[in-house]
Amino acid sequence: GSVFSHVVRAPEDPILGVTVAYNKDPSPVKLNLGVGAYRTEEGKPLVLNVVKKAERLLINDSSRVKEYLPIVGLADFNKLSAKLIFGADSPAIKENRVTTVQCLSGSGSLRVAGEFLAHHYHQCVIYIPQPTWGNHPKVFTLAGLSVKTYRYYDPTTRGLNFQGLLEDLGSAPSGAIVLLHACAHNPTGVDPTIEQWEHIRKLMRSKALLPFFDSAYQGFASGSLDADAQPVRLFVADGGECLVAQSYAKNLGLYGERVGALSIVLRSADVASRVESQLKTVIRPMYSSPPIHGASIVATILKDRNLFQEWTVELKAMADRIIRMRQQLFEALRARGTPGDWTHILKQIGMFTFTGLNSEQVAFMTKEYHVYMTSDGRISMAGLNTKMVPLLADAIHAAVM
Ligand SMILES: Cc1ncc(COP(=O)(O)O)c(CN[C@](O)(C(=O)O)[C@@H](O)C(=O)O)c1O
Repeated sequence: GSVFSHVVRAPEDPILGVTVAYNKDPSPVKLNLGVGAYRTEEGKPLVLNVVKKAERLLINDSSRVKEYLPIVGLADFNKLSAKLIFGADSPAIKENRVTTVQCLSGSGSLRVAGEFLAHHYHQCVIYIPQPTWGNHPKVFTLAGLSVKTYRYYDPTTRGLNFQGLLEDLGSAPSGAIVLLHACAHNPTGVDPTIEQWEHIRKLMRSKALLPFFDSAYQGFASGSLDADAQPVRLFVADGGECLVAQSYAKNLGLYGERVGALSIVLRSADVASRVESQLKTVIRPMYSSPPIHGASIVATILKDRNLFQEWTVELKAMADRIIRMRQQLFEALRARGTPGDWTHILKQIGMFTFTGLNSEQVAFMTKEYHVYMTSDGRISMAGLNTKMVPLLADAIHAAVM
């Protein structure tokens, strides 16, 4: 028999497994609100026009080759990614205090950072929000960090548990790493206000807590790339150090191209260059060097003023469609007289609504209405469209009655 006959079947991923179940459902009417992937009003995936234009430019560039990228990735892409999140006029960039390495989308950036921190940082404990993206604890545990949580969401107000957050960060050991969602918190859709961010920044700097931003939705929270980068820029402006993981999966629709970047802001150019050399020793034995195509698309768009401008218009259109879905769902529930206060659907931002539905209600909605969503009650508003709003509203109404 096989030497692997002892291998047991692993459970499906709580988020990606929803799509597996959805695909298996033979029902002619079904709705996938699981994975955070944008769908159009027709319920179809979207390849941005600006991405198609960039790919045409690349295809027609006869000088293009398929050589290995350096371990740190495409240099243009790295520089442009840093400017996108820190701002074109960032002093940290001007002073060469930022090191950026291209990684395999957001997940890869988080993992490379975790491995680097486990080997080179003195306080190997990372505080992640409660709740957070389901993959966070797994990525950091496997990287060798010990994972703790800080209070973030208040189920009674369906808003931020700001006092709990301050207490938990206030009692964290000095120097601990703190994971922060840069904008559009997943799964709650609840973000601190900029004033609350300033309060968090002061507290963290007073305890030398190391900020580690996860930026997977820049531009999706407000529709503005710059507005959504403000929390990150607030921390960088004080001259302190931080890490930022960037993903282009959502805001450029490059999901399957696996395009992302890890930036670390240091106090000096000398340290930044030594940190980069150690990031290379993490990456080389992990996947050696990153894929060229997606990063070339991003670099082509970010370096061209017209393509960049066109991207901001398409990005705003995606963000606006999601906001319209929030309004339509809220109206549909109100029209049905569905019990409960559903204003959080309007207040939460980014791709997701944290409905407050429990796992039994979710299971009921899937079984009776073929509505697919994660068992924590999160729905991806990006997966909804006008035609399907009544089905979802009927399902929620029946689930709470
Ligand atoms: C906060 C956060 N950070 C990082 C990532 C990684 O994204 P990528 O590696 O593709 O750049 C996601 C994606 N999370 C999902 O949108 C989601 O929560 O549905 C989905 O893509 C996923 O993989 O789960 C995320 O929500």
